Amino acid sequence: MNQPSRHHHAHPAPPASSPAAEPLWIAPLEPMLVRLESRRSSPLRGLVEPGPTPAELERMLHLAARVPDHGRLVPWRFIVVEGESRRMLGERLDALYARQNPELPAAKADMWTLYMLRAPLTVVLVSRPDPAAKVPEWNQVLSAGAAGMALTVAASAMGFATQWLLKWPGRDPQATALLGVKPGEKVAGFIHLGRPSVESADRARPALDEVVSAWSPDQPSTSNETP
Ligand SMILES: Cc1cc2nc3c(=O)[nH]c(=O)nc-3n(C[C@H](O)[C@H](O)[C@H](O)COP(=O)(O)O)c2cc1C
Repeated sequence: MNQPSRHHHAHPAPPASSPAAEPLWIAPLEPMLVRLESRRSSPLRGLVEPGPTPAELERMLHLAARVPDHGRLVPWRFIVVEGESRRMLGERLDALYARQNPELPAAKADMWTLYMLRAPLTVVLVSRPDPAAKVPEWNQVLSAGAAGMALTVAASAMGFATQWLLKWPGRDPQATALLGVKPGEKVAGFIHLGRPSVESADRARPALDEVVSAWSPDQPSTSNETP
């Protein structure tokens, strides 16, 4: 073997004599692609029972936890709200909301309880970047977003639908404290989960020519700085 020098930090070029590596054959999974092509959110009011069994939920959360994570910091966590906990959390949120909004009309007095009771189960996705880590905080926040998407995709693969929302209970510091969210943590979303009861219309998806470009060496730099 041609050992790279101990002091050489750049990737060494492969020895000229080494043959090109053969690709590992990974079979394409057409049903998975078809499911991904039709995946979309279901409106919260259309999410119904039955929610996931404990075994299904555990499998889903395992899949959600399989995301890129720079530095293996695990900069996210999940809070599951299901069953009677939905009502108990909703009532605490309503009480807080009433204190914050003394003029709240009576018709809205139980709005957060109704909100929490809509879906059979809600996963609160919490971003918890470590500001002292060498890994940039941005990378850590993106990993939390990836965990939310992985959960959404896992739910879809298992026949559930989700809707990812981030309303007052996930934004207000006093409300997130009721959830058990600690200082330095931030709610990335309430991922509401259940069976879809209606075939919801898909929304328009971005045309690829609006979001994809090929980098070329001729393109002008967008930087104002002169090198
Ligand atoms: C972080 C985050 C927060 C969101 N919060 C809201 C929200 O509060 N209200 C809302 O109507 N949609 C919200 N959305 C959008 C919904 O999830 C929407 O249903 C979704 O964009 C539909 O896309 P899909 O069909 O590809 O899943 C949010 C999306 C994300 C990623």
